[in-house]
Amino acid sequence: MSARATTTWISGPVLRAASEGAFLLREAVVVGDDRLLGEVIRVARDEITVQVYEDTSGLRPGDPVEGSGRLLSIRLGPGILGNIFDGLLRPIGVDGTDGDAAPDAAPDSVWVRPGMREAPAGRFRFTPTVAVGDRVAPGSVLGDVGPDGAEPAEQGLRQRCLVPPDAAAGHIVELADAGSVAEDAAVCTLRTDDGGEYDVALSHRWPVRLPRPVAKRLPEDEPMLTGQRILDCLFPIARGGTASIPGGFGTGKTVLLETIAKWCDADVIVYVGCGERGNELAGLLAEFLELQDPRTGRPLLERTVVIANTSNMPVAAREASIYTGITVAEYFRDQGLDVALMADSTSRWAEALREVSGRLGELPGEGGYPAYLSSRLADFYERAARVETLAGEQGSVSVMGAVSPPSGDFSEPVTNHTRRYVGCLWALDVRRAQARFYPAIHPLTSYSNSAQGLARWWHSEGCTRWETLRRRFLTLLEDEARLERMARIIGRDAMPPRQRLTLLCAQLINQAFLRQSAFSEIDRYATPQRQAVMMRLIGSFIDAGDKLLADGVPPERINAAPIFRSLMRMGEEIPEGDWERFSELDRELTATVRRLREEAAEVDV
Ligand SMILES: Nc1ncnc2c1ncn2[C@@H]1O[C@H](COP(=O)(O)OP(=O)(O)OP(=O)(O)O)[C@@H](O)[C@H]1O
Repeated sequence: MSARATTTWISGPVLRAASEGAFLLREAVVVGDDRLLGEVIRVARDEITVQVYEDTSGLRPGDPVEGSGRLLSIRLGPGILGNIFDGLLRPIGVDGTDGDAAPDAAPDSVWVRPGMREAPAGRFRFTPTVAVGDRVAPGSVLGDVGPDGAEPAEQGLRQRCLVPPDAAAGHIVELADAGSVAEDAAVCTLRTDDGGEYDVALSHRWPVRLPRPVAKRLPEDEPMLTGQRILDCLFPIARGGTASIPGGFGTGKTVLLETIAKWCDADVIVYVGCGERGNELAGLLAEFLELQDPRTGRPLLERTVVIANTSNMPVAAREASIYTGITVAEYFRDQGLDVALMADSTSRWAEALREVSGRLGELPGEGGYPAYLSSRLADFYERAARVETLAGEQGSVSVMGAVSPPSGDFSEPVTNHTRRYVGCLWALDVRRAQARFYPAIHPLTSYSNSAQGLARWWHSEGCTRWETLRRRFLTLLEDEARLERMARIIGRDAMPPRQRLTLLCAQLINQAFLRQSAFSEIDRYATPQRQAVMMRLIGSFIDAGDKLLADGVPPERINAAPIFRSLMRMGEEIPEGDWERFSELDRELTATVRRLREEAAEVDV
């Protein structure tokens, strides 16, 4: 029988209750007549403290609390993909219809109803890839799963049915034939070595705060391509890597995360909207409904899971949402897929942590956040990895989290602690954003620890100078910052030609390569081939500049040549796949260099 308790004290999303029976720490409970969902966050001898994931208005002392006997967990199954949930994976309709909205409904608001439960089980087509008598282990693949009734050509992403990772190994004694099954109905019965039997369905439950097991972690030597040049070429993230995007108000965190969600080369996108404004999220959903996946031509939402906890939703569910998000991501990873998780914004998540901690009367640490802020951030980011799954396949979860430091102060606790656990820092700069230079990632305050490990991948793609050019670009940008300071004092014209050439090259790198509007039809996304061609052309320009300078050509003559303008505009003007126009630019550059050298030689004579 499940344990019971009686509410004695309520403060916002937190309540205390006198317990009759043993509750587990982190056990899921239901509270009051509306059966609001909660989680036990503290256990004493005869009292429990519960964090409630819904609006607690109307609860009163004396209301019953009922234990479930299991840790707070979510149901993971094929029905998750293409849907929108709250922080505990309860479906939410984009128009308040409790998850049943027509797919083309105008998403102008997001709602959660009290006492809401998980999504009803859908039907899917199951095709077994094992046979009766086979021995299977935890995490083994039992079969493929696709939409019910769809032709194979229309099936979109292939999902898998897995033996739950926490189940026992055994032999298959019964197996469903290929066909339509309900998500929660048994498709397979297993007999374990001790003679017990259990059923496996397309879906299974998993506790949100517990990382799912893997066979082993793999090195991060494959890039997760974002289509954004400043990221892929200067500050790349590996599959299974982590990145933090700190940025002051309005510097472009949301637009950057959404752009990555739309164009990155992951199989599944998990987008956690954490405490953002409701209409911002509604706008994102509307866009996802319309957008086509560039790789498959199918709706982008079909391979996306949105977990939405807008600023008007209960604060405690926001605290759980990032763990729910990463558990969903791990579930798809375990099917051998590459998953990208975006969390916007982890600062709003940390605020939820602070609010609950305050209600508990815990001693506040730095910035009023609880002392365990750092370890909670570590718990989250540590779950990103490229792995060999229990079934022996490869999958990954890459995590990108926005941070909104108050007043853009990067020394505040959330930004500071996050920095310790991430491999990439994509720091957004207020001044760049004010100049409408997007993405406003500052090349001197950002970094990536994965760049070295990814050079081999770029070599294998034919971009053998990737590492050299990357370093060259970064050095020029560093020199630019120093020279700009000097130029402000003595004026640009008074600077020696070498320094003026450095400023010219840095201008080209910034404007032609790093600047990339998320709203440009042609340039919002760049394939690695297009990035590599552009990188090489700019590299050739820099080399040519050095030679011309040695021949006495002043930087202003190079600047005035039409090729400079053409290079500056190539991102906006040359679309994907038009390699001939890039080759033309290359030829034009060679011709320009020849002409300028000849002119310089004539002047010398
Ligand atoms: N990559 C980009 N390309 C073009 N425009 C951009 C880009 N990034 C941001 N912008 C512009 O900047 C505006 C603000 O961006 P965004 O809403 O992403 O900022 P934010 O940092 O998430 O803001 P907040 O602090 O309010 O959450 C956008 O509406 C857009 O006009």
